[in-house]
Amino acid sequence: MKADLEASLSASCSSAIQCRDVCRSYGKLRVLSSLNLTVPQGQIYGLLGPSGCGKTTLLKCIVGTLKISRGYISVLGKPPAFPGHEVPGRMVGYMPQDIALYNEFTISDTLWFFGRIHGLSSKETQERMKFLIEFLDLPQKNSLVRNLSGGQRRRVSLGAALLQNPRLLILDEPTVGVDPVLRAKIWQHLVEIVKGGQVSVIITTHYIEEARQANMVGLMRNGRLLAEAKPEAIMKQHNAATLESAFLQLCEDSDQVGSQDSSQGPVRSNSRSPDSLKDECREPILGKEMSTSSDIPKLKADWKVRARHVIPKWRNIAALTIKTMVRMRRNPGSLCFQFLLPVIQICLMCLCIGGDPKGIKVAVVNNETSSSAYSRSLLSFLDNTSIDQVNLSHSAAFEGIRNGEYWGVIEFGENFTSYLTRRMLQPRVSRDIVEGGSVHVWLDLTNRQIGIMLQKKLHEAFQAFVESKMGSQAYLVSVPVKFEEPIYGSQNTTFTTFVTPGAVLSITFYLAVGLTALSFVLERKEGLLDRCWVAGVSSLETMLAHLFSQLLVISVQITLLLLFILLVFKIPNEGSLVLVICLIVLQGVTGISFGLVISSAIDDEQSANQAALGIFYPNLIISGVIWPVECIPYPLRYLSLALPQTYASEALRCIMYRGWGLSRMMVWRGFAVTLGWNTFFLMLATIILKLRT
Ligand SMILES: Nc1ncnc2c1ncn2[C@@H]1O[C@H](COP(=O)(O)OP(=O)(O)OP(=O)(O)O)[C@@H](O)[C@H]1O
Repeated sequence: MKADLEASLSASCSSAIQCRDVCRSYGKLRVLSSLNLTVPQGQIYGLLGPSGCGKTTLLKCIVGTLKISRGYISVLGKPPAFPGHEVPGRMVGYMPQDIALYNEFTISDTLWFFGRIHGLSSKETQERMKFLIEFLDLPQKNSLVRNLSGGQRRRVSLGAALLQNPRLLILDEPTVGVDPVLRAKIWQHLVEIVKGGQVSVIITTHYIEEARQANMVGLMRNGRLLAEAKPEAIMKQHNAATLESAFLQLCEDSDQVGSQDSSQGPVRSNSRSPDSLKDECREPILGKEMSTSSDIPKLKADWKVRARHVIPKWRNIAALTIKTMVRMRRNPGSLCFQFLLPVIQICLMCLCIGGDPKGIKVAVVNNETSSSAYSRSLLSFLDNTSIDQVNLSHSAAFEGIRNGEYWGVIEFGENFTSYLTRRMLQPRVSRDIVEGGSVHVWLDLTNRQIGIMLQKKLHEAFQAFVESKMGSQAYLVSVPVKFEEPIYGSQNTTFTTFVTPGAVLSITFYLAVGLTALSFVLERKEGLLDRCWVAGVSSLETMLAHLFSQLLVISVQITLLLLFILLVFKIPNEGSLVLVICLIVLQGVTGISFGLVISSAIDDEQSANQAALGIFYPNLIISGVIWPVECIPYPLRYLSLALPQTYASEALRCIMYRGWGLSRMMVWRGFAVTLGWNTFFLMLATIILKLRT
């Protein structure tokens, strides 16, 4: 066993890539089955096989974007993603099958981006760019990727893989959609670069004949390698004039073996029994089985470790942040939308929520005829902007309210003035006089806000009327409850004042969730995240770069939000503006980290949108943003208090309206809960990303 291992290790040093007993499944579908492959150092290896046989999956396992189920892979002497190893990183140039380029980038932006990640100097990048544009026959370097043809994009993608002169080139169908002249040129270039013996290439292609220029070919079928040798040797062995006919023969031979097997059991590797798979994958050199061996404790400890470098590289973070900035600049419409949407939302909220209803129609039945009647005087104190009085007869008024034309009926008896005067002046009056001296009101209370407003306006009108009639004696008929100056807030506080802090936090949170989740899911779907990962960017660096660039967007959003709520809508702020800004920024960061959780767990944008939308309403409703938490029934209230925005909204209200600082529990609790959720979401996203890589 130890001898096997040593032999294998020394072989792995002289070969660029070694795969031993590699198995990989997608769910129940076994794609790679006990696959063995060796790419010699300094040679071109053509990996051939029909569509769906597992070539791309194998390349992804080699670069480390996919984990193998069992077996062992060594790339340039170490497993991919081994700590300190530059695969993924500068040593490998990877051209994935998908185009995997940023559409908003120009050709030059693309090469600068990868140049920064690989740590190339400006001079090096410029020199390489000049060479690649000429060699790959690319259009002007300022051409946008989204305006290029499919073939041109593919060539830019190849250029990005060749940029840093890597020691290992992994090219997944680089010649698809490329004209024969350029195809020949690319092969010629590959032959040139391996000549020195330092660079190795593994290339997949559908054009089997072009692989004759490779030093070595591997013919793959159903997740296994049927043959691996020099192209001439394979043709000679099968007495074939072309590589293609040799491959066909190999397939036929494999089918015959398969049909013989099928008389005894299933043929396809996909449908093999667990036992036969165990046989196939027996004695993996450093796979799961070996990890139990006590012979090689040190190696086990080394090779099993898959952790990538933990300390983030500022170079990569800067490259990714610049990338986001360039993409934003190229998408001014989207940038304006990001900046203006929160402002539009908060403006609509301040304008439409919490104000007094206007122009509410109320039927007035006044049975007094005199122009000096108290009823007329009292009605004159009713707020005309809110209440639209319509004088009607008793029957017409009630018919109108029943038909939904009026929100209320106000009726005065014919002796209202005299009865009210007696009621005001005499200490003891009969029930009839009290009844006749009262304003009778019937309301349509299907709309609570309008009902409450009518009641309030009637009370205010009556108070004003009493003061006008009784002057300094008015206190005699006032309600014996006196509301003094409020300790916090003002007498004129509207519902808008209550809602605004929570709304600001919610808007910041949800925009950050949506933008983060969408951008990551799309980047993953287009293969951009994988490509950056292979170039040496870690998940942590990707997250930090997104956080920094998103913080810039959030800063502009918050500045605009605060300008509008404080200066335009005159929402009061008695406390520290610094605390207000800090809390809103932290909520934005919570949104970003929650967006990261969604994007790390979900692969397509539709599901990501559904997840973000799915939590929007429940969270808004039970976070106490639009209605006080105190109204929520108890078991649900505990859930409400645990949510990211409940205590944060309360803290923001305390800062803005009570002028409180961090020494108050209600304020620091909001910050603590927000920070707690930030940490939790970031850890969760990191764990999910690690598990899914
Ligand atoms: N993410 C995935 N989830 C489930 N199945 C997948 C996934 N990716 C690939 N497969 C399946 O794995 C098999 C091998 O796919 P792979 O892309 O490796 O083939 P390929 O040889 O590269 O094909 P082609 O030459 O057409 O690109 C296919 O049956 C494919 O449907």
